[in-house]
Formats: sequence, C-alpha cells, structure tokens
Amino acid sequence: MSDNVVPLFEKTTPAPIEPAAVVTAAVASPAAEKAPVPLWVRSARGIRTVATHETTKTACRATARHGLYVLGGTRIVARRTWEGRTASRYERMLRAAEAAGNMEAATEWEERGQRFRQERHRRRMDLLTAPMDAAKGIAAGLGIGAGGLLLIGIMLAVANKDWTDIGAPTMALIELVRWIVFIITVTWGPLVTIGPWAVLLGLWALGKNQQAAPQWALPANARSGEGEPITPSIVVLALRNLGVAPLRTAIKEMGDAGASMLGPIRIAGCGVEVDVTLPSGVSTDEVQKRRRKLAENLSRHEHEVFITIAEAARTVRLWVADSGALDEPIGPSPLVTDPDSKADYKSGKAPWGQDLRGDAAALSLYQRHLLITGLSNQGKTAALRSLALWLALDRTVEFRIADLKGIGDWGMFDGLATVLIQGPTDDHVIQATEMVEGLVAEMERRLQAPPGTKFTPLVGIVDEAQLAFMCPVVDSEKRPYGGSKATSRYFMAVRKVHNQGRAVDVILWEGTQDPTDQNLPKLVREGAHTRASLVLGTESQARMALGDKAIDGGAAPHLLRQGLDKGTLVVASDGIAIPAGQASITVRTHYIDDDQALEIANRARALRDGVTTLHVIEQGEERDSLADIATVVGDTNRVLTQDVLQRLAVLSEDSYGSWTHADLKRVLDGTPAEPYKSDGRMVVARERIARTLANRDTDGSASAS
Ligand SMILES: Nc1ncnc2c1ncn2[C@@H]1O[C@H](COP(=O)(O)OP(=O)(O)OP(=O)(O)O)[C@@H](O)[C@H]1O
Repeated sequence: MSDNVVPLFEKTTPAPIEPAAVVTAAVASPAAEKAPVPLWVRSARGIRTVATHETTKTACRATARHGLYVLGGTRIVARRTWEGRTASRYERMLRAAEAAGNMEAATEWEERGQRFRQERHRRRMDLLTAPMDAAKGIAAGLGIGAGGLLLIGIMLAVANKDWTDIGAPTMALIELVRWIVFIITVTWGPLVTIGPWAVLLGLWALGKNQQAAPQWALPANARSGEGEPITPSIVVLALRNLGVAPLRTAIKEMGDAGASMLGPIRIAGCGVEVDVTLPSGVSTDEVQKRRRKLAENLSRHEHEVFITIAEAARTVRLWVADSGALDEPIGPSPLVTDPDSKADYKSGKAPWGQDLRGDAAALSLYQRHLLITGLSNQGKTAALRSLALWLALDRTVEFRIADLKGIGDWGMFDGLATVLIQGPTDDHVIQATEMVEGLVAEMERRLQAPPGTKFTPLVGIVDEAQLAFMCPVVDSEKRPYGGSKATSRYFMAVRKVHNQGRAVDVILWEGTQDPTDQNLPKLVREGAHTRASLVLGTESQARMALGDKAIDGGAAPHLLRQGLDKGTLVVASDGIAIPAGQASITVRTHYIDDDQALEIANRARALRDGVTTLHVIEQGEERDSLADIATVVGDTNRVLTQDVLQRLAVLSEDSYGSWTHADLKRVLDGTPAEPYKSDGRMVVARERIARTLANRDTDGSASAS
C-alpha cells in the first residue's frame, strides 16, 4: 500500500516477541513434561486396552462359542436319545395341547403315549426269554453252518477225486476269521485314538447347526438378528419373552412345542402373517399393548409389526414386515399409469394404494361422508385429492371445493369444480361456510323432490376444515361461523349434511389437521362414514380420528412415524375391504404429484362440457340476473334450464336459492334469450343470452327483484 493511502482499519501487527522469552520457553518446555507414568500403570492400561479390544472380544467369543457348540450338541443328542427311549415326548405334546386348550389333540397324544408304553412293555418281556432264544439260535446256526461246510467239502472231494478237500471250506472259514482278527488288531489302536475326536466333531457340527450356544457367544450377525426370517420358534420365543407372566408359564408348560399356538406363517405382501391363539388366561389386548417389545423380540422396528384381533376367539393376528420393506416406495397410481382409467361414483372404487399385504386397496365413495386427519405435512391433501381426481373421471359428479390452505393444491379443479375457494383468511372461511350451507340448501331441495327422483352426486370438499371450526368471526345476526354451538354456522351446516345428505347424494369430505375436540367436534368426526388417519401424535388423537372401536381393535395411527410414513393411512370404513374381524386397515397410498394431478384433471375436464368455476360467493348485493345467467352458462352452447337454476343457486344462495322456472322465465321473457325446447327439454342458448346482454337497454330491467 503506498504512503498516500489511509488505511480504514486499525493495524493489527502483533507486538514483537522478546527473543529472550522465546529462548526461555523453548528451554522450559522439556522441563515442564509430566513425571513418567509408573510401569504398573502403563502395564495395566496396556492390558485393559488389549482385553477390551474388539479383536480380543471376537476371539474370546469365538473360542467360547465353539466349545459351547459341543456342549449344546451333547445336550441335543442326550435329549433325543432320552426322548427316543422314554414317553417324555408324548407327555410334552400332551401338555402343550392341554395348555393350548386343544383337547382333541391332547386325547390323540395320550393314546399315542399309551401305545408306546405297551410296545415298550412287550419288548421288555421279550428280553426275558431272549438269552434262551439266542442260545438256541446260535446252536442251530452252528449246526446248520457246520453241516453246510461239510456238504460243500464232500461235493468238492467228489469233484476233485481228492478226499482231503472235505475239510477245505472249513479251513477257508477259519482263515477268514484269522484275517478279520488280524485287521482288527492292526486298526484298533488308531480307531481308539480317532473315535472320541470323531464323536466330538459330530457333536460340534450338530451344536453349530442348531446354533446351540448362548446369545452372547454367537457371531455379530446372528446376535443382532436384524432381518432374520420369521420362523415359528422365533415367534414363540418372542411371545415367551413378552413380559406376560401367564403367557410365559403356559409356553414353558408346552416346552418348545409352543408352536402349537401358531397358525401357518403365510407370506403377506412385503411381510408375513401369522395367527396366534393365546392360552387361556392371556387376553389379546395384553399382547397388543406390548407391540414395541414384541417387535424388538422379533428383531424388527415397532412400525414393522402390526397386531390386530383375528376372527377366532383369543387370537391375535401378527403381521411382520420384511426388514426395511415398509421404507420402500409403492408404485405410481393407476390413475397416472392408465390414461384410460374410468370412474363410477356408484359402483366403482377409487384406487387409493396398497394394504400391508401388498394387495390393491380401493375405496368406495358411494354415499359416504369422509374425514381424513393427520399431522401437518404428512400427505392429507394428497390422499384426499387423489380420491377427488378419481371421482372427477365420473362426469356426473359435481364438486364444490373449499381449500382453506389456499396455496394451489386444488388449483387443477378450476374449470372442473363448480365452486373453488382457495385461501386461509376469515373471508375464505365465511365463503366455505356459505358453500356448505349451499350444500344444505341443495340437500333440502332434493329431499323435497318427488319420490324416485334421480340426483347427480354432489361432493363438497373442505380441506383444512379445522380453520372453519376455529373461525372467531360472527355474522350480522351474531351467529358465529366457527365453534360447535347450536348457533355455529359451519358446524350446523356440516351436521345437517352429515345427517341427511347421504340419501340424496349430497356428500361432504373434510381434511383436518392435528385433531382436538375444539377443531374437530365429536359430532362431526362421528358423522363421517369413512374415517382415515395419517400419523398422529397421541392415542387420544387417534381415537378422535378413527373412533374407539377401531383403536381398540388395533388401529394405531399414533404409532406411524412422522415424516417417514407420509401417505400411510389407517382407514376405518365399510367402503374398503377389511379382513374379517378387523376394525381397520392400513393403506399406503399412491402419491400423485401436482403435475400428474393436473394431467388427470385435464382428462376429467375433457369429459365434461365447460364447467364454469365460481371463485367467490358474493352476498347481499343487488345482482344482475341476466349477467349471472350468462356467467353460469359459461361457454356451453345450450344449457338445460334446470341446470341454470342449480348453478345460479350455487352462485348466490341468497339471490337465487329459491328461484323456480317461473323466475327464470320472468327474467328472460320478451328477450331473444327466452328458454326454448331442444330435444324435448327446455334450454337456454349461450349465443342468444350474449346477444340480449349486448343489446339490452340501460334501464336495468333485467335486475333481480
Ligand atoms: N402417498 C405419499 N407417498 C409419499 N409421500 C407423500 C405421499 N403423500 C404426500 N407425500 C409427501 O408429503 C408432502 C406433503 O403432502 P401434503 O401437502 O398432502 O400434506 P398435508 O398433510 O396436506 O400437509 P399440510 O396440511 O400440513 O399442509 C408432499 O409434498 C409429498 O412430498
């Protein structure tokens, strides 16, 4: 830097170090070294390092293991021999069958044991006469043998014409015996030396094969058991060590035949399934309560084991995932992969995902109100939306949607839904409330229609419905929009739809987050026919989401993993196939992202003729009826007058909710846009209305009165 530049910061050059100080420090440092550590301390440290080193531990474990294999093998052989010679096996099986309450099997084992004892008695009796019989047998054998040899000798002598050949066969036999004795004498020594070692080797091999050593001595991979296939003995051992005293005692009574409690282990999707009939005195909920321990005993994570109550009495059904299999994504939705997929509100089922067995999980939406809850950002909107996208492929279904998050998750329903409210403010909640009240009005209109009238399905969707319940605003008549009082507008409208909408196909779906009694009142959650839950924080929330029956039957959304089990739902509904005896099913839903959703929505739009989506519901203002008619007709050439009336009612319940054909006629009479008959039905034409609108005089004669 040149001299005429002024530095903008303080110079930080360190103060010069005194050379003497450096020298002193350099000289002082060796002197400051610690006093030498005594030899015994160093030796102790060395010994400890060697003793605790992983290699030492592995070597010790290996030595102990192989020694213990021999002991284990000996024990197995001894037990097999003992069981082969006594009736203990039959006794054990008898006790097992008795403990499992299977009296039929118990009787059979008792009979078998009895037969075994009789046979054994007969053999022992036979032994008493055996020496006499053996002596007789030997004498007879010797006589026949000697006679035979003599006969052969005579035949040889005659043939060779040499009488000395008579003794030749006998001499050959004597020679053979001599050789055998000679061979035995030579090999006896080595056999005596090798024999015990061969026996030891056999016992070791048997012990190793059966892993007959304590857990601590087994190699690391066998010790952790991670990912080990589920076998009957592993399940029995896991149940025995569950910490339920009566279960443990009963299994001990059964010996290692505790496997008689188990049904066959079946492959079920990415895991296995087995029914366990518990011994009397052990209740199913005692096992259910210990899910984590059972999972750990089975070398699985808690979320990989599901315990439900099977149909048979005293029986729990365990589903155990293959290690890590639940973390694998499931494939894409058929709605994405099959561009020709169709929907039918009445008879079809929405392809929602897969159950844990890997079977397709499809949900019927016909005349069922729906409630999906879960913690934030776990896939609630995606799950709800995928159902709506499927149903949108049925062109008869009308959607009215309020998305109270409003970040565009439902944007693809623009031009598909007749109402689309998107936003989180109180104004949006007010609009959503009025939308649901519109559903009530339509429902009441339908309920008053002549019997047998057919209605097209009308599905109202409120996503993030908790905001509606929590809205603090009151209307001009002092009625609150939120809350759960008899005067609360949103609550009462939902209750009315829940109570009577189903029969006339006015259906409400709600998505809510983190349920509490305040943001999801009891009557509302119980009004839904299909209840589904993503991961939740607590069991009490799970009870709110799915109801006590489902939770008592083993449903456990609170045990799903936040962040990891996104899109995994526990569903309680009669619209989905649930295995007999279970109250819920766990479904891993297909994820349909925004782009795919738009693509499906475009297909649905193509099936319909130009639906006009209303974004804002206006209230209490003077309306221009002709302009409103033009709005609801949209870009469709001809619209049935009936549909025009319906759409007007959606546009403004206050202004048009009570309109009849006469009102429509009153507004359009005398104009070129007058309704006329087309194919026998009254319609209005878009082009004529547009012309009337353009030509009308300015005296406001077309305003709603
Ligand atoms: N079925 C699924 N499989 C895998 N991931 C999913 C699935 N569904 C959703 N997700 C993931 O979870 C994220 C959040 O999904 P979504 O917006 O539907 O959650 P949400 O519960 O509605 O959130 P919030 O209500 O808190 O805004 C998605 O962006 C996606 O990455």
